[in-house]
Amino acid sequence: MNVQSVSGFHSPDRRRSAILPGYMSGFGNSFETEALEGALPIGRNSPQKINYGLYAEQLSGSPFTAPQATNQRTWLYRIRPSVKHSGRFVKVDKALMRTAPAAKDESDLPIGQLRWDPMPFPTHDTTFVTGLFTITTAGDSDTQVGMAAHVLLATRSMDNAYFFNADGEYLIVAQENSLRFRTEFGIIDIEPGEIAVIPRGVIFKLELPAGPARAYVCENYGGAFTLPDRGPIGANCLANPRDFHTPVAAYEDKEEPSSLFAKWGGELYRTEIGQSPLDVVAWHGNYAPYKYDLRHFSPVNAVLFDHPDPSIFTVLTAPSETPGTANVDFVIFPERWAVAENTFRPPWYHRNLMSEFMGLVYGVYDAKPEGFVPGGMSLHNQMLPHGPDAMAFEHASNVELKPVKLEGTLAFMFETRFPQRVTKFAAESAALQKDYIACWRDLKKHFDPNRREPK
Ligand SMILES: O=C(O)Cc1cc(O)ccc1O
Ligand SMILES: [Fe+2]
Repeated sequence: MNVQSVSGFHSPDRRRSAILPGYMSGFGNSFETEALEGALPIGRNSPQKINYGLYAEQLSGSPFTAPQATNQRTWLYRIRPSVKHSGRFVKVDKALMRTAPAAKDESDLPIGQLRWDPMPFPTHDTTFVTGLFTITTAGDSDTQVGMAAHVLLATRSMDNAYFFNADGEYLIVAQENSLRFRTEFGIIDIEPGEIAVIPRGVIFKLELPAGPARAYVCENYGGAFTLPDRGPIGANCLANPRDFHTPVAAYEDKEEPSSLFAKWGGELYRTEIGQSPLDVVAWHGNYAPYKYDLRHFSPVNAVLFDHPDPSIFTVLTAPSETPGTANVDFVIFPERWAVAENTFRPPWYHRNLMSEFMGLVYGVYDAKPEGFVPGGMSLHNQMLPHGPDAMAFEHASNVELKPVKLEGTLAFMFETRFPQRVTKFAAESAALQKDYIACWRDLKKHFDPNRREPK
């Protein structure tokens, strides 16, 4: 069990100021930042010459013509344009990284509710590039729909090695140890309880300041993650825009032989370059990586009776063309009070059109007090029934309904409209629990046509 599972392991209150040095606050803002004074052209994007001899380059994260609300692009002012950080690509071994629909026929594991124990760290060196172990894929990356769920088991920092993904955006949920992403845009540090989002195309490398790190990774092939509409909830609570943080510009001026890896069309490629591609001295725009501390999420829930749909806990949503039908929703089950009266408080038994991949960052998940452990994963695929295990049902049906604080817990779900296909690696992993469905075996028949509950 991880140290992070200790209750109250980390409180965001320990920060002395709301202002986070090295980051800019806000979600989807048009940011501007420069590591050297005067590096950003004033009031224009492409002057004939740029201070410090920088090159201007646009990175488009949406079609040029996307509507205002979804139009994303950034102007980068860099030591060399990206074409100089590129050369002849060669295809390289993609290890256990898979892309939809590749996993579709990889395994003949029968359908069913699945759960994995935490996968052990590999005994060989792994980086972000070689340490992404794909568990499920959904949809089709070529048509820009669906997602993949990976577990990242990284044992070594990337050294003069860099990476970008053209297929999808990464949402990284730190689970064990901290992660440092050195990106073109600046440096993002996250620890368990925090997430980072790296949009597609952004070049970065992962360093491990505290040793081997485990993270859950959602690769989103669809429209970029954004904040969900709040409807009647109004302007506050859930994930508040001010709590998202985008790094200020930071650059490397490093002339050393380096490798740039690219994930493109489900394959992995490498090209050799003579310098660091993290050479952006200044940038402005609204297409940029960011991080978010999940402990700043302000949960809204039923305060009298019943258990609402888990969509109340949506942190970020990647929409599809169909309103309300997400390509992926990122939903969390954070620390909160349970107060509902005359209510079965854990998740209800259910079957869902959407498919649910879950992970546990720390603590205990109320529907599965045993067997779902920090670092583990579960998959409740499209229309496959699930809900509390027998122990959780008995407890929740009989316990006195006082207000209870679910403390020191953080679970999450990647919920997609597409069925999730299990990779051969995940299907054959020793971490796959052999008899997960046994957790429901002891659910008793309570039916009695003469039994009525007291009012
Ligand atoms: O299945 C799960 O554990 C996730 C979940 C939680 C919840 O409170 C309601 C529905 C749901 O799918
Ligand atoms: Fe569910």
